[in-house]
Amino acid sequence: MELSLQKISVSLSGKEIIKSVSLTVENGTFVSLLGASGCGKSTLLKTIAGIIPQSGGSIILDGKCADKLPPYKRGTVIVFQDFRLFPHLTAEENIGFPLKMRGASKKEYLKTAAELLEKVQLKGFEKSKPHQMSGGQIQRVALARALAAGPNVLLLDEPFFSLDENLRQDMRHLVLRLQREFKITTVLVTHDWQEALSMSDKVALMMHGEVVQYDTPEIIFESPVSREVAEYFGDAVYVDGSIKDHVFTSDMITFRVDRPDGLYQAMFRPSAVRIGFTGEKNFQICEMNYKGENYSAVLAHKITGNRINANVPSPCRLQLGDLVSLSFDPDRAVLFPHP
Ligand SMILES: Nc1ncnc2c1ncn2[C@@H]1O[C@H](COP(=O)(O)OP(=O)(O)OP(=O)(O)O)[C@@H](O)[C@H]1O
Repeated sequence: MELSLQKISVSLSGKEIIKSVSLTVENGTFVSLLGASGCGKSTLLKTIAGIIPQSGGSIILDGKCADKLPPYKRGTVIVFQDFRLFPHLTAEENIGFPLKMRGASKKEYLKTAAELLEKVQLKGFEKSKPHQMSGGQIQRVALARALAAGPNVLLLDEPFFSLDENLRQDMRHLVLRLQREFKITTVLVTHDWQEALSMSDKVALMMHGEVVQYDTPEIIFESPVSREVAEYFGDAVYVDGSIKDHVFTSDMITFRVDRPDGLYQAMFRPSAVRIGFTGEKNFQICEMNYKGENYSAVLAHKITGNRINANVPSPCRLQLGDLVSLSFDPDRAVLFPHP
């Protein structure tokens, strides 16, 4: 089902928390609402579900206005960070609960619960109660219960937050596999940009209650609309310069570019910065942090002290204090007008 938000605003306790957010989640796609703590992600998710009323704008589900529909009539299901299973019910009873509420017989809902338990790799846990299961298993039951409800739109509120990294990775794979199998329109709230990039068809980056960019993972990472957006997606190096007659010139790099004349900053990701051993060795290695596949290095300019991050493939023969030259991949430059 397609979900469309049209100029949604939300005020809580007299304060505007969501400011005229518009975005469309196409049928069967996976979209992340990404942003720092307090930017309004959960509020927007709860507004889509109908738990929090909007103060302006419209929510359109499958082409029809859903503004007046109560939560249970929207076909949306929300999975919360704390999962909210019924503690006195077994896994199969928890999963079957939404079907029982709709009048399914015990035989019917237990059959569906058994099928879903298998899908979330929990066969054999039918009779377990939440206190007898691990955090990861509880999360799988919560996901199965959400799927049992047959949602048109699945809303996930930081569901991986409390898990350790390995489990988190397993759950991401499982959620994506099921989302694709059931072709459910899904909205994930997360503050983890790598999670958002790796899981989503599109990412909506939120800041201060607004969506500042809504694009595919590749575009939002490679072509951020502002420095603010770029900074959300990890380390970057900024080189001040100017463009004249289609040439960007700075004290570190010169390249041709199709932009109007003016003062600019060229942004490079650490992977676009190359360390060399020939030419002018103007940079000194002052930090090397081992990351497995590579080292994350910090280099300081000999004279200005300006610091630059770069990735160095592992294994490497560089040591702290070594002097090196730097070059930048001009094809990976992102230009922002100088602030
Ligand atoms: N009931 C409420 N009354 C007043 N302000 C609220 C209420 N609920 C949330 N807020 C405020 O709205 C803002 C957005 O909160 P929200 O929970 O949507 O943020 P978030 O981006 O999901 O953050 P987090 O990642 O920490 O969960 C915060 O500043 C919060 O303090």
